[in-house]
Amino acid sequence: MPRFRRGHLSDRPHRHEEDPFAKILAPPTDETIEEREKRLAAEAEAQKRSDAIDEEINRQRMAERREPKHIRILLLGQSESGKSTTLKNFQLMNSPKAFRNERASWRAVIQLNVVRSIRLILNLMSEVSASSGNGRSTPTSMMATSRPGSPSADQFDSGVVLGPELLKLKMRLAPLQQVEESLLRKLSPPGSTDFEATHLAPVTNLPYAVRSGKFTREIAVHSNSQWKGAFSRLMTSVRTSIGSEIDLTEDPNDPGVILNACADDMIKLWNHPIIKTLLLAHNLRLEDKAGFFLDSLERVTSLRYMPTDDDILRARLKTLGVSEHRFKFKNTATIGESLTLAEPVHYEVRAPSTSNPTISLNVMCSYLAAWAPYFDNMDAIIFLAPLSGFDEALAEDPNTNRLEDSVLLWKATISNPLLKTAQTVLFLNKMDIFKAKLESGIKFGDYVVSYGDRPNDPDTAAAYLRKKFAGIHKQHSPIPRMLYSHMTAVTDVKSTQAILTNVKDMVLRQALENTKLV
Ligand SMILES: Nc1nc2c(ncn2[C@@H]2O[C@H](COP(=O)(O)OP(=O)(O)OP(=O)(O)O)[C@@H](O)[C@H]2O)c(=O)[nH]1
Ligand SMILES: [Mg+2]
Repeated sequence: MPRFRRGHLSDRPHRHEEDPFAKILAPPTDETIEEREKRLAAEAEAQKRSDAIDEEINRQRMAERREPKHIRILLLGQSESGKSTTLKNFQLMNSPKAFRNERASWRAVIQLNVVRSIRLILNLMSEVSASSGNGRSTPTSMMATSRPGSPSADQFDSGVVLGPELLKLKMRLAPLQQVEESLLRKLSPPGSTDFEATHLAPVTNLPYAVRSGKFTREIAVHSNSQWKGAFSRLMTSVRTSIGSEIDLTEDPNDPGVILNACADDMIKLWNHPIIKTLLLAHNLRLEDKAGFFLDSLERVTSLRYMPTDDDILRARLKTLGVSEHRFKFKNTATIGESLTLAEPVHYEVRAPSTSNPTISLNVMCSYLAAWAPYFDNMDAIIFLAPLSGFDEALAEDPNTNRLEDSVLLWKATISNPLLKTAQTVLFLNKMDIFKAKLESGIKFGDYVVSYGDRPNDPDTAAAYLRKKFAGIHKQHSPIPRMLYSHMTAVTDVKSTQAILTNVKDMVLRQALENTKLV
């Protein structure tokens, strides 16, 4: 409430300097003592009312600050960086019941992952057969060595013998194509053209290998598609029969039945020494690939198989489109809060790469601009950079190194003005695979030339990369801001949940600080 100077106009030296309201508000010049007392009492009453209103406004402001805070986090990173897996961790932490109710849906995805891994081997065998004149060469040439310095795949293949046992296994596993088709039909929305059983990821993870590109597509679901709905009948029957011996295999056409019948052959194939040698010679570490379940074949192909939490986190299903997920957090001491995770998928926004990284980056930025509505008003970004990609090429572009692509995407994200106020959290992800690769003898410095001949140990190499990512953050952030970085393996529930809790608390604390500053 405005307060005005009061008094007789005649008391003031300069009329033009006077408050324009003063004349209106000034008490009458002939005011009696009684009238003056009445007026003062009315003024005191008005002041009391004004103070009460001010108090109420303050009270409301304080209440707003105590209200549940809604925070928004954006998950970013190249394809296969671990965005969906991070999201699954959030689901497991905050809606474990809903997460577990979806087990049956993930069963089909895992079956598909198994079929895909086996088909990679079968395809490789076909290539070997083709290059060695249908396997008629001599067995002595099976002395394969590994990795850089080893004979090239062609040299190796020219002498390989698959032998009758492997050829028979290959033939017996032919029905897997049918299994894949029927699983894809189950997973794909009606009318979708995204799913073709003949499309597999590249057969090799040899960087920049010149492969024929015939198996370049991966099975994907659009984030909007209700793929889990296809399993609702099964889920209902699973839920209602907890504790009873449910037979998931009444349907003889269930892909699970055929997979189960093929289990022994798949196990034999995967454990066959010639196959192991062949994979090694092709630098094909299937165990590092997404959706690897070949070491658990007996379990995941059993007729009553139901995925564990770990299995669900390891299952691979590519996401397309943007999805938003809302969680309410429990167990917070002073505040309840909720969080929205948006998960745009960069595979779609990435421009076709060019040999010139600057052009590629510019185009990428303009694609990112198209996604602005999803980027606006985010409290934080969790950016996932899978370090294990240092010796791999992108599935969609065999000429681009995965790690280099991550660095470019990081730079574009950090410099994006729409995201400049978002707190930045960096997950240097897939540390478990990164470690396994270096420990298996793959030389980090062979792929990241600037690393030179520093020690080839995972800690030193990861610390080097962390410093590089931090440098880009410092240099390209439109305004100075903190970077919170973590070395992660988001398939590991325990360590990931601890990190995510820290991240959530940090983002929330910062968001509250910002509210106080407003
Ligand atoms: N071993 C290991 N596997 C991981 C890790 N993070 C993710 N994965 C696996 O890598 C695969 C890809 O992860 P996703 O979470 O599907 O990747 P995404 O970023 O959502 O990929 P798009 O949907 O294609 O954009 C999945 O099979 C995960 O289980 C990790 O830290 N270690
Ligand atoms: Mg995904």
